Formats: sequence, structure tokens, C-alpha cells
Amino acid sequence: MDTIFALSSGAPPAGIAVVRISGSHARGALERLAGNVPQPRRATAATLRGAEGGALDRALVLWLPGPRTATGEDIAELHLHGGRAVVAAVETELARMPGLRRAQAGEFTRRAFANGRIDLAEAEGLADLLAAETESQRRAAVAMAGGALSRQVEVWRERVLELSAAVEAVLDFGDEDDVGGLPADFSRRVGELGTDIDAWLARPSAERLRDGVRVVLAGPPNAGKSSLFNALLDTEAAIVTDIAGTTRDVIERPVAVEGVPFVLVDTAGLRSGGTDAVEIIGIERAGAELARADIVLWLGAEGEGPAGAVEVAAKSDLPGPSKSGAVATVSAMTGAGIAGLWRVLVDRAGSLLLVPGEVALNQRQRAALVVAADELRHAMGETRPLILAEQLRLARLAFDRLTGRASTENMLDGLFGRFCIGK
Ligand SMILES: Nc1nc2c(ncn2[C@@H]2O[C@H](COP(=O)(O)OP(=O)(O)OP(=O)(O)O)[C@@H](O)[C@H]2O)c(=O)[nH]1
Ligand SMILES: [K+]
Ligand SMILES: [Mg+2]
Repeated sequence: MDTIFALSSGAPPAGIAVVRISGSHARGALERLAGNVPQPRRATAATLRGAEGGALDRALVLWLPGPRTATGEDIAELHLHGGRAVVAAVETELARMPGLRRAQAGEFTRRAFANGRIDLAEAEGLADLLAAETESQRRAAVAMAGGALSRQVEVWRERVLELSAAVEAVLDFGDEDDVGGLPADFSRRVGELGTDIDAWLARPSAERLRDGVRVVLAGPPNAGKSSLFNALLDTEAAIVTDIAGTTRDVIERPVAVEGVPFVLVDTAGLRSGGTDAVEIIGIERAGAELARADIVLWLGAEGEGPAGAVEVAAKSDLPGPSKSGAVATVSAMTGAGIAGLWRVLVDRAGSLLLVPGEVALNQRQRAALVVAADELRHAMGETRPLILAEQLRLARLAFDRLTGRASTENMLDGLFGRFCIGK
């Protein structure tokens, strides 16, 4: 297999640039550049020289013999001065060496997976960690990358294997159509396993964590939705006029508040009987947004919003009918109540997101667990040992797909393509 190298730190210029080399030629490459190979796992200063003998850089080098390394292979690390020309010169030198080539995106991580250093769920956690922009995303990704899900799935897998063994024992006695020989607590154990998985499935999804909690502002025309949208975001993104029906299209803006990712969505005012074709489309779009909202802020008359909407009394600086059930009273004009409304949103989002330390399942992981839970549900009432054995086998296969014990090349290409070069 080729030895790969790449700049693993950010784009130069920077204070330091880290070039990683992984594979069987890493040692030879380090020796040629640095003149010798330092003690394993000791940062050592060295002058790096090119084939012509000229000094390329004075660097800190690390020699990390495999297999207990990030990739499972031999690794050499060069901590260079982070200038563009320095990095380019060292990379050119490496590219000239036989058996070495530049790494593709995610290739280091892919080797870590291939060599059993991490499983698929951990690799996904790593990809999420690199993409994390908010505190809640970071926390969940750290847990995933640290193997929180993998360890749980391993425990479930063991439990399924024990159940399978019990069924195999019955089959070995030739009881192909009678589960009477199963342990008395068999069915209860199957049920408990299914319930445990369901609890994980009930958690908020990784997609919500990634995309943010969707907060949709809704209400009749001129209720002050766009004004409130601007006030909450402290921008002038949405057009505000005193003309009813100003907002036509859906406007959305991501924002992180107290480490929670939100997407605020401004919509067209809802009214019936309009004849303006553009406005009618706008109202249709507003309806679609309401359907996918996590939280709706209702600026209309009390009780007329969608079920579960947060009642907001807007334009509090003006005299008008009071909204006794309002959860927040705000004025986009004076700024009164805006901080309080954010408080309400952060609190509500808390129940939609994760408690710290929990991991969020992505669609792929969820799909695998749904299959496992379904098979276990079917297994609960199954009386034919052969069918039961098959259901338990399928549940185990679903776990194996989740951690990548059983994975396809396509899926791996998709996942590792998400990484940047040098990871
Ligand atoms: N005094 C006062 N006026 C406000 C406040 N918020 C909005 N307005 C005014 O109310 C009018 C309508 O505001 P918009 O924000 O455009 O209302 P909207 O709900 O987005 O309206 P549509 O997009 O047409 O549905 C504008 O003239 C705003 O200046 C407020 O807090 N106080
Ligand atoms: K308006
Ligand atoms: Mg508007």
C-alpha cells in the first residue's frame, strides 16, 4: 500500500504547519529528510534537507511506529514553520520519494478504520467534530468520536448473541418447531433490548443538531413578524413596511445563541381571500414552514395559531388588545422583551436537543437501529425457532452495519469524502 502524506493543519501561512506521513515508507522518508530517525514518540528538533542537500526548514519531528498510532500504520510528523514556500518545498521533496504520494480527502481516517483503530460510528463522530460550529454540536460529536455509541452497540450485540445462542441450543436438540426449551426469561430479555434501543431512537437526531432548531415566525400580515425577525437577529435582513403582505418569500438565517444552533424563519403573513398570485404562493410556503417548524412564534390573535405555538405579544410599545396568555411580550421598535424571548427559545430548544454527553444518531445510524428494533419486536411473539434465529441474526447484522463490521465501499467513499485532505 502507498505511503501517504498531507498537510494536516490549516492552510498556510500559519505559525506552524503539520505534515503527516503514514505508511511503511514513513520511516525512510523521515530519515532522508531529517538525517536520522529520532526516539519514538519524542518531539525532536531537526534540520530537514532536500535531496540536493540544502536546508528546507528547521523543524520539530516525531516518529510514531505503528500499530498503536492514529492510522494503525507507521507515522512521521513534521512540525514546520507554517510558510507557504516551506510547506511546498517539503511536500515536493516527499512527492519525489518512491512509494509516497499525496493523501486523498479523509484517507488517514479511512486507514484508521481499515486497520480497526476506529469504527464507523467513531469516524462519523470525527467528521461531525471537524464540522462542529456550536457548543452543542461539539459536545455530541466528541461523545460519538470517543466511541459512546460504538460501546453501546457492542453491548447490544453481545446481548443478541446470547439470545441467539439460546435459540441455537434449542435447534441443536432438534426442536425445530417448539420454543418451549428456551429460558423462561427469554422473551423479557428480547423486549428489554428493544426498549433500550427505542430510548436511543427517541433522542433528537444529529440532523437537528447540525441544522439547528427551526423557529418560524407566523401570524397575519403586518403583525410585526419581519420586524421581530430583524430584532432577534440584530440585522435588517427582512424588508419591513407598513404594507400588509410585504414578505412574500421565506427568509431564513442561522444563528447560535448560548451554544444552541437555531434557524430563524420569517414567513408571509397568513390571510385568506387574497388574490395576489405572489402572495398566495408566499402563504403556501409559510404553511410548509409551519409544518417543519420545531418552534412556532405566533404573533396573531391569541389561540388562532397552530397547536403548540408560542404566543408572542408584539408591538408592546403601542396600545392595543392585550394577549393575556402571551409567553413573551416584545417590541421590535424599542427592543423590549427581545432578550426574554431568546431565553424562552433557548429553554424550549433544550428539550429538543441533547443533554450533555449524549450522542445524536444520524440518519444512517438511526436506520440501522430501526431495523434492529423491528426485528426484536417481531422476535417477541415468535414461536418458531428457525424464524426466531433469523430475526436475531438480522438484528445483529443491523448492529454490524452501524459500526461498520459489515460495510460497503460506496458507503465508505461517501463518509470519508466528507473529510478534508490531511485528516
Ligand atoms: N410601533 C411599532 N411598530 C412596529 C413594531 N414592529 C413592527 N412595527 C411596524 O408594523 C408594520 C409591519 O411590520 P412588519 O415587520 O413588516 O410586519 P410583518 O408581519 O412582517 O408583515 P408582512 O410581511 O406584511 O406579513 C411596520 O410598519 C413596522 O414598522 C413594533 O414593535 N412597534
Ligand atoms: K408589512
Ligand atoms: Mg414580513
